[in-house]
Amino acid sequence: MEKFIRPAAIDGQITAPPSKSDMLRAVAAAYLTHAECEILRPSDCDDALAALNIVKTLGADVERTSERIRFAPGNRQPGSVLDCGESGLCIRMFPSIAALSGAATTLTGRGSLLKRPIAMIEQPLRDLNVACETTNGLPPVSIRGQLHAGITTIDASTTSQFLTGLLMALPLCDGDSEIIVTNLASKPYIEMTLQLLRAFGITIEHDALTRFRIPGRQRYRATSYQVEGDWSGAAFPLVAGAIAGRASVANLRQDSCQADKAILNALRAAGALVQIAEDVVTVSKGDLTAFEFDATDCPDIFPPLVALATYCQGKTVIHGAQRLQVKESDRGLALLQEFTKMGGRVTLHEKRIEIYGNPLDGGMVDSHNDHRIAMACAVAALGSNRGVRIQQAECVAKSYPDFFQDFGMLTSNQPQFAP
Ligand SMILES: O=C(O)C1=C[C@@H](OP(=O)(O)O)[C@@H](O)[C@H](O)C1
Ligand SMILES: C=C(OP(=O)(O)O)C(=O)O
Repeated sequence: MEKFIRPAAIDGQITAPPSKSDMLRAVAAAYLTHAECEILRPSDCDDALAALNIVKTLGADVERTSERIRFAPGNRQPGSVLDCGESGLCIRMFPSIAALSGAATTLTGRGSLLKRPIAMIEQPLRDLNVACETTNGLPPVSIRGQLHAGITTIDASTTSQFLTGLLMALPLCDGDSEIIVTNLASKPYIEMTLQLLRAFGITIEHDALTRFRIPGRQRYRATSYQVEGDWSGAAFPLVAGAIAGRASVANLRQDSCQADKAILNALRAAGALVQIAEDVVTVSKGDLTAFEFDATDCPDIFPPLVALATYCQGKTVIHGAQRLQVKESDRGLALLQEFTKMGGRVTLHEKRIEIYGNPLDGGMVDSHNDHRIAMACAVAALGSNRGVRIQQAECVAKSYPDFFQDFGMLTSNQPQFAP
């Protein structure tokens, strides 16, 4: 699918979609509860559908309406293959969870997922009694043997997602466990996991996210869990407000521990006007100037930050670019290539991206089948001269299926953008 985004001013309010990260954790927790529970305001993004299919295969009965999903214990479906689609979180979180049953299982996926590293799960799972084989460090991955309580060390410099899976599974083992974690990246995602576990009655102690003590023999408490609005998806319309007029996004919790709430700090640093009234955030255009920002712990907002920086006068520096190579695309390179096509000035360094504020002409770009690249290009297009045609735009469904409808609501009836 191709999408053409014309230059336009924006003014309007939309509602943030449900958080993909919160939803996937909630689906895993609902499965692990082994009792009736429900998820309210569920996401229907592609990664959420992959997670739901996985727990159905593992034995959950799932009944869905648009407002809620009910879970009840069911029977494990025949077959031992879990299809993770393109979800990094699914393929790194579910091996520990699937290993609770002891049944031999293969986890696989599609597209970009088959090129994303998974070797980091092998040794820790072996330490915990699970034989684990990846395909030269990539998916598919096969596991055999039941997860046992124990002690292990993980290097979490590539991803925090495997740690999330261990933290969810180990409380159900027969004894106490300890995980020593080195080089943890994306730290707030682990805070998010711990917050969700607390909501399901699970207790874990830790020393500043470096050593986790996990009491065994715990039980998930049946609960009715409401998925938070998504700060990661909301970052795009909020940046659009800063570039092209005004955008309000509702359903954003101010007490959220989502990593990408940090978009507010960047918007303020750039000089955008940010107003908050309960769960509604409004961002309006200001005199935008270059800023410096460390996105090591919130890698998913690199794409909207690059769109923002393009409209800031001077040189913006965003640190943490080493985290971008193993996402849905090689995101640093994809941002460099696609923003250059639109007339932007971006340079990519080993650990940072530099962006020089520069009017965009527009043109044709490719999403690299990466939802966040497609959404960043759509936002950047608002201030361009000619508009931007985005190829493979359907990939937004990975996290934000209604993105283009919401975007249309912000731009409808608005005049042509006048930079
Ligand atoms: O736990 C999560 O929900 C996520 C963690 C982050 O991944 P890494 O820990 O691999 O950085 C993030 O990029 C991803 O989109 C979602
Ligand atoms: C990297 C992402 O997700 P995941 O790693 O779960 O595929 C993302 O949503 O940007």
